[in-house]
Amino acid sequence: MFGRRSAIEDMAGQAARSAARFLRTADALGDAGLRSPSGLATWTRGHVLAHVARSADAYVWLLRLARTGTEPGPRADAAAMARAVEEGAALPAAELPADTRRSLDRFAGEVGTMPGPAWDTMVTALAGWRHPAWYVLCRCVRELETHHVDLAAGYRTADWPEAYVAWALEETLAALAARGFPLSRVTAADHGRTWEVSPEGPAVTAPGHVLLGWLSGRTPAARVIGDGEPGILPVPPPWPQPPVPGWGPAAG
Ligand SMILES: O=C(O)/C=C/C(=O)CC(=O)C(=O)O
Repeated sequence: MFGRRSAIEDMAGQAARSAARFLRTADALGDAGLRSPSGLATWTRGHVLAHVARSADAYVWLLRLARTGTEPGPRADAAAMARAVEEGAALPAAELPADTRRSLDRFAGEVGTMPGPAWDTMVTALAGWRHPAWYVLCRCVRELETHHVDLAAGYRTADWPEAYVAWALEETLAALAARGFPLSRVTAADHGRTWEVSPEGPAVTAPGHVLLGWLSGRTPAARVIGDGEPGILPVPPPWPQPPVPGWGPAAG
């Protein structure tokens, strides 16, 4: 997908802009805002910020590994990440957005120092699937855009950049087609796109951001128009799925 330098630079630019938007919202939350519920069950907005910060740390770890060929210290596993998110969420309001900014700045710094060939080095996501280092940029944009909506602080799926919706929807529908998710046809008229997903199931239509919001568990199915019985749509699987065809699972 992103073999060439200009495409990598474009995605790095998208990540930088997503980070700036996210931090602008985070900075405005204040203590009460950070302790308030997010759009994710059981998480406050503070948890969302801490999760984004620790995810950025994980991306830095992956890029350093790709750049140097050596693991830059111990890797946080899922349990350590969960503990770190709880600790981060408890930080005072004066510290938590600053902590998130430091992690995203470290990520931007790491992106800026990656030599061209290192972007093609294969790394492994904590979830166990492999991808070239450049795909960390896509994961970072997705993480920021999705969790920005999860802050439930005014940023909506309609605010997602068109370029993000275009590639994330494409990738999501390819993964759903590969697992036989029962949607016959998906139309995002605002993107001028239709996808044939499966031999069976309803055809659905909605703006691209509504479709992506529904498939990623952020938008109610009621906002998607199906051609079958009203209100009956299949339930999307956990999101995101690894990219298809992707680069396969980690060896061993
Ligand atoms: O792959 C890792 O080491 C960790 C990634 C994250 O924690 C962030 C995500 O949830 C993601 O990028 O999917």
